[in-house]
Amino acid sequence: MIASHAILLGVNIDHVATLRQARGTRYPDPIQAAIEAEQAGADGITLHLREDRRHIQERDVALLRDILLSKMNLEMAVTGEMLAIAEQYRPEDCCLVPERREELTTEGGLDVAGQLGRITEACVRLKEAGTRVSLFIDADPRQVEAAAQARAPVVEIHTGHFADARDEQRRRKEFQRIVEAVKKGREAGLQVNAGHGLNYQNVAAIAALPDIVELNIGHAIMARALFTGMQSAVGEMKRLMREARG
Ligand SMILES: CC(=O)[C@@H](O)[C@H](O)COP(=O)(O)O
Ligand SMILES: NCC(=O)COP(=O)(O)O
Repeated sequence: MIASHAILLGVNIDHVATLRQARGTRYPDPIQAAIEAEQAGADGITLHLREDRRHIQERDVALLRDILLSKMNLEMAVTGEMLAIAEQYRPEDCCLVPERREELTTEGGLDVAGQLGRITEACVRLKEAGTRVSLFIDADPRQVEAAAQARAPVVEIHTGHFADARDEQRRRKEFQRIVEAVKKGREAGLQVNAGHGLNYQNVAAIAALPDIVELNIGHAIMARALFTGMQSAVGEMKRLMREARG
C-alpha cells in the first residue's frame, strides 16, 4: 500500500483562554499552551479571536505572532474589524468562520455560496496581506464550489455534525457527506482541511481520508491535557492520526 502524505495537526488553544477568562486572571496563559503544544509536535497553532472576546484576546494574537515557531491559523468572522486585525498581524493562515454571539460554539459552516462577492473580497484582501485564506464550510459540494469561485486556496470541512451524531446511521451519513466534500475539494484543486468536535474516539475515521491535509483540533485536546498534560495529549492525538493514515 502506498503511504499517503502525513496529516498535519493544528492545535486550537481557545479553551485554555476560556479557563483564564472565567476569572479574569493572567493564568492559565494560552501562550504557554501554544509553546507546549508545539514542543509536543503540533504542526500549527489555531486560535479564534471572537468578536465577543469570550476566550482569545488580541493580546494573545500579538504575543503568539512573535513567539510561534510553527504557524498561526487565526480563525475569525468576516468583518472589517477582524480583517484589519489579520492585516496587522499577518498570520500564515486565516480561517474565515461564521459567528453568532449567542452561539455556544461554531454551529455551522460559512455560507460562501450565499455571499460570494463579500467572501471573495475578503479573500483578495487577505491574500494581499500575505495570508493564506481557509474557508470553514459545511460538507456541502455547493459550498466547496463557491469556495473555489471565491479564490480561497484552502477549505476546512466542518466535522461537527459527524462528531455530534448520536446514532451510527446518522454518523455514517455525515461521514459520507464529508467524504464527498473532500473529493469535491480535491477536484477543485483546493487544499482540504477538517475540524470541529474531533476527539480521541472519532479522529481516526477522518484522519484516514488520504486527501485531508490538516486537522484542527482543540477542545478535546485541551480537555485531555487537564489530566495528562499537553505533551501527552498532543502526542497521543498525533499518534492516532499517524496510525490512521497508515
Ligand atoms: C471554527 C471551529 O470549528 C472552531 O475552531 C471554533 O473556533 C469553535 O469556537 P469556540 O472555540 O469558541 O468553541
Ligand atoms: N476549526 C476547528 C478547531 O479549530 C477546533 O475545534 P474544536 O476541536 O475545538 O471543536
